[in-house]
Amino acid sequence: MRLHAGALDGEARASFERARAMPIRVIQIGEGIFLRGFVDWLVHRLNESGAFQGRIAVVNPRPSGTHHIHQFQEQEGLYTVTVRGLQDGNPVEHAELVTSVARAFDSTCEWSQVLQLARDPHVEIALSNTTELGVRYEPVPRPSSEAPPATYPAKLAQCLYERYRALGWQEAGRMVVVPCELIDDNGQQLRSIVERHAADWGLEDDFYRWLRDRVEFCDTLVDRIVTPYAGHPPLPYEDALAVTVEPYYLFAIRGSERLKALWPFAEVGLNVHYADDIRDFRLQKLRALNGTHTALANLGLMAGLETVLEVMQHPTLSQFVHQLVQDEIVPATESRVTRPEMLRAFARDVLERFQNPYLEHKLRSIATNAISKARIRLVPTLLDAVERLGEARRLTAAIAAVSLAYRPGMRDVAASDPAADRLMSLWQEDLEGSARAILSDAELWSADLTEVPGVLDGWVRFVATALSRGPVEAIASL
Ligand SMILES: NC(=O)c1ccc[n+]([C@@H]2O[C@H](COP(=O)([O-])OP(=O)(O)OC[C@H]3O[C@@H](n4cnc5c(N)ncnc54)[C@H](O)[C@@H]3O)[C@@H](O)[C@H]2O)c1
Ligand SMILES: O=P(O)(O)OC[C@@H](O)[C@@H](O)[C@H](O)[C@H](O)CO
Repeated sequence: MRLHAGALDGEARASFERARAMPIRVIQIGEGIFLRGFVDWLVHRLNESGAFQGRIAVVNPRPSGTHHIHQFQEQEGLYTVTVRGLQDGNPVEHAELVTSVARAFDSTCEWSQVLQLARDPHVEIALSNTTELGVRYEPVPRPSSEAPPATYPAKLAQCLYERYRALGWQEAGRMVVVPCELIDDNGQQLRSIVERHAADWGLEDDFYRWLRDRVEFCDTLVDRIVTPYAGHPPLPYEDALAVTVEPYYLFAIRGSERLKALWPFAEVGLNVHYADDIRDFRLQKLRALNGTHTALANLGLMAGLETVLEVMQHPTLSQFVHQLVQDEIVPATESRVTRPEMLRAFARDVLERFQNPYLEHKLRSIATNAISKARIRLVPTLLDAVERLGEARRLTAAIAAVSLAYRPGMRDVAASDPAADRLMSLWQEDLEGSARAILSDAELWSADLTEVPGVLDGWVRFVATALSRGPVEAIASL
């Protein structure tokens, strides 16, 4: 039986009825698994505590999300979050029905309804997750009310202009924009792209002033591992939108007294931090969690493994991951953060989170865009590590593993990446030549890595061993 309101009873039914009475107060661009397992779940929890009393309208940013919108519509916005993992060493496993989503609109054919919501004074927050690629400027013609512009920032710009036209300078017109994309200063970047569209479309100066005065763009940092639901625990219904999450989560939001008042998460015990500066949260997460993921995903795939857990259960790879984090990433990053003790605790947590016995976190999905991720999530740490520690054998091996994944003939390891063809074309017959060509390519790494002491030699040694004796031997010989 498919999940729908009529199938609910007991507390689940009561939760749905309570939620049903709440107005839509959030427009969400993005229908992916992350928002379902993170902010939508947080808003559900906030509603349950009585602290927000508002629901979400979900909109797909791209035509490819239409099937999810239909699933939301079929399930009356309902879906399940299963929480699985260890908390204080004890196994946790439970399922929660999330009732925070009220409606779902297909942007390809219901755009005028989205614009109508943008004009609604009850709606106060615009939320998004469109991946790092979603927050980008691309010139688009001034849109009509019938069809949405192609990109997310242009969609948002049009929604905000509609709101300005409908509600103008009255208090009810205020809006808070909360992007969750994992990019630096996500809120400020989004604001500047929205303003650029306003200029391109010749919108009035007063709209620009309104945007500055009435619309707050928050910078955020999100952290929770969210995976597709894989059948545990069994659900008494079929749920096409179910997701599985780890118990851990962290949401850091810069500034915004207004959002803090609307969404008082911390007051009801949820791990959300409103802070003037969220750079430490971001740096430690990007380096200790995402950087380590990028390193272990490529090595794990080359060793024939499929999940993060399998890597953490492999004697050689697991030791590598622990040493990479504790002996290189943490010492390299300590001087970059204001609270090194928070970084150390976070890094310990990350190693535990990766050993979550109940999550099937696929290496293949983590390895997508490995080169672009290595550039941002590994290379800056490598530079800091060499400067601070004199050498960084494991970070060098991580860069070598990413390079190796894109060696011609490694098609089954290489994940899609905009720079894949470029890296593949740099491989040559001899290893030394390949190393020089690849490591000196600043377009790949944002730096000439042949100039970093020890990297060229370490790369050649690692790759030579991996090619002759396999990746596990190469790691063991570090
Ligand atoms: N799943 C996780 O554990 C997790 C945790 C934290 C952060 N994230 C971030 O979330 C992103 C992936 O999201 P997900 O896990 O929900 O995956 P998903 O594939 O379920 O959803 C991705 C969403 O982004 C949209 N999108 C993709 N490319 C786009 C583009 N170019 N323009 C506009 N929209 C675009 C899709 O339409 C979809 O709505 C990644 O960038 C990742 O850094 C994921
Ligand atoms: O989602 P990506 O592809 O940007 O990166 C893969 C993982 O590192 C990432 O999803 C983490 O699990 C997540 O960022 C944890 O909060």
